[in-house]
Amino acid sequence: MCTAATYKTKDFYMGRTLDYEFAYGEEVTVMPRNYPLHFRYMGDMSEHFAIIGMAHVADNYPLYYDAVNEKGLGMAGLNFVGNAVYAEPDTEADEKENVSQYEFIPWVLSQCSSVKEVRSLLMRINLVGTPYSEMFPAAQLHWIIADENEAITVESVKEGLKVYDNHVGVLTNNPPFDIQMLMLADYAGLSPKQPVNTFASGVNLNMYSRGMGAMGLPGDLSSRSRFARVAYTKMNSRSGDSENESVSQFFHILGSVEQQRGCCEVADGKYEITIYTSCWNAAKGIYYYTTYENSQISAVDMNREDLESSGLKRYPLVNGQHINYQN
Ligand SMILES: C[C@H](CCC(=O)NCCS(=O)(=O)O)[C@H]1CC[C@H]2[C@@H]3CC[C@@H]4C[C@H](O)CC[C@]4(C)[C@H]3C[C@H](O)[C@]12C
Repeated sequence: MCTAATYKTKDFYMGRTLDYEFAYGEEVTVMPRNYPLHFRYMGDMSEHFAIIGMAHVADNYPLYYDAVNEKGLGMAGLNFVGNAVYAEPDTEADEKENVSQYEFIPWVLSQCSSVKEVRSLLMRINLVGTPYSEMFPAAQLHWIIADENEAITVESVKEGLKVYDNHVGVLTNNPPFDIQMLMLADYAGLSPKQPVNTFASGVNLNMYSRGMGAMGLPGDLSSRSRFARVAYTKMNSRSGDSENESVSQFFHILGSVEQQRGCCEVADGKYEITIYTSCWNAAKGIYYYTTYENSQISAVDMNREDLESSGLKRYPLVNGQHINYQN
């Protein structure tokens, strides 16, 4: 399972956890402005916005899981298995832009500078299920797309393409986003404040611990529970607005839904874990991440690259714990 979130302090931050039982071999990948982007149905784009994100690079093509562009627009793809239904390519109608699911992130981030622009791009899109290759069958995903002003969720389902305003700025997996938002009402009574006794008059309740205001917030790893937990954590989050304070707080927000090996068995002896957690500063183009085996935050700053060049710049993930011995 995966969880994505946005967070605003002085700057705008966004990121995700990638939870799975194996890694595809992903790298922080910078796509400079002149990298020749080839689209399956939409031809070539020789110039576009620069992008940084996490990708599996296949034949020099970046299959992005999550990314942000130089305009501060970011997006992340999360599993939506059983509900994602893509369209068939429609090559008759000129007004429709056929874009395959694996091209959705580069298609959007190469040309849009805001969610507002994405909304109008989405009016013309025909999101199709064409796989990248035989080795990479179409991933069943849904997406969160956000800039500093707003966030949306995009779901391609059997009724067609749905675009939801995402007022909490979070996304997990199933069920569909509108149901997740509906179920959030189950937790309307929760609060970071110590509860006042409204249980019944005449019952004297002793508030025996701190932190009882969120009693009832689900602690399990199901997608609906992670949705409620991360939404609660993010919406109540307070931090200083310096870069370090914001980034630290962001990792704590996603830390509320991290998956420890052993707690979510997906097949005999196979466990889903938080393979990596990412956080980007959308304004500065800095991509921070931690991995399951490396709690130290690593970062790649896209503005330290030559963004006018044409080749991908790839940074393999730094793995392995770096323990700071003090004696
Ligand atoms: C497995 C991940 C989702 C993890 C998740 O959400 N786990 C919840 C499990 S669950 O909710 O319980 O089911 C997803 C998220 C992004 C995906 C890549 C997107 C680019 C590319 C698209 C191509 O078409 C296929 C290959 C490709 C590399 C994709 C592989 C894989 O699919 C990735 C990594």
